[in-house]
Amino acid sequence: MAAYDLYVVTDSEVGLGRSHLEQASLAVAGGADVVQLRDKGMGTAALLEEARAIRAVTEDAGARLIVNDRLDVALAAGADGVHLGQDDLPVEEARLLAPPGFIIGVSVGTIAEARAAVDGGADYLALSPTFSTGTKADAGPGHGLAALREIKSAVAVPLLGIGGIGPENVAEVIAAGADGVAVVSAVVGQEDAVRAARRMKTLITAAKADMLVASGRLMPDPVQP
Ligand SMILES: Cc1ncc(COP(=O)(O)OP(=O)(O)O)c(N)n1
Ligand SMILES: Cc1nc(C(=O)O)sc1CCOP(=O)(O)O
Ligand SMILES: [Mg+2]
Repeated sequence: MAAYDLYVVTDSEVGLGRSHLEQASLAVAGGADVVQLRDKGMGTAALLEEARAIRAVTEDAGARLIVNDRLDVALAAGADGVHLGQDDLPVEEARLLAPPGFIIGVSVGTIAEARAAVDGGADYLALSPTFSTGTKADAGPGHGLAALREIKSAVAVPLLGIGGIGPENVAEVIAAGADGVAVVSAVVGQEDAVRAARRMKTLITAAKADMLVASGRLMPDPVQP
């Protein structure tokens, strides 16, 4: 199954003046598994050009590229997938247009939305938002970790947390059952975005190892004498 551990979303406002391509390059240098190109204001031709440039960078790094909202741009750029919200192109329609293996992610806030998205062909879900965030003005209040646990137990596809997640709370999001976290400010909003991504990745890996130990599927490291 594809790794979604650290999923970095680019943002022209939060990204400290860096282009989407620069943000993507820093994110993968820090170990991001997935980069999402997200821009609400760019024209289609410019977005496609940016997506193609990022495609080269993610491919070199062995990371995946997801384009937000725009299935057409994702397909034209040779991206790995598209991310769709509840008001975007319905996942069933996208699935009909997408080639085999193309990744479709869907934002959900309830178990009903999660089940509908999976039935429609979603490859992964994001609990949107997990905590409140200042990065997306219309995100609304956070659904919290109880909702994350409930949705995780109701579906069989990877579930990500998004919204208000950073080094201070990523471990609890993973411990609640998230397969990964999608972040903006915790990586692209940081002066040293490579270091920030590395730190997030280390925390995610450690939280997943803790869960395996707790479940008895991994032996803890021996204590050194
Ligand atoms: C990984 C991920 N999760 C959620 C979203 C939000 O999607 P949406 O609700 O369609 O809102 P916009 O991002 O389009 O404003 C996302 N982009 N990525
Ligand atoms: C792009 C996006 N979508 C969200 C959703 O809830 O659907 S929250 C969000 C931005 C998340 O930014 P930060 O990591 O800085 O909180
Ligand atoms: Mg959208």
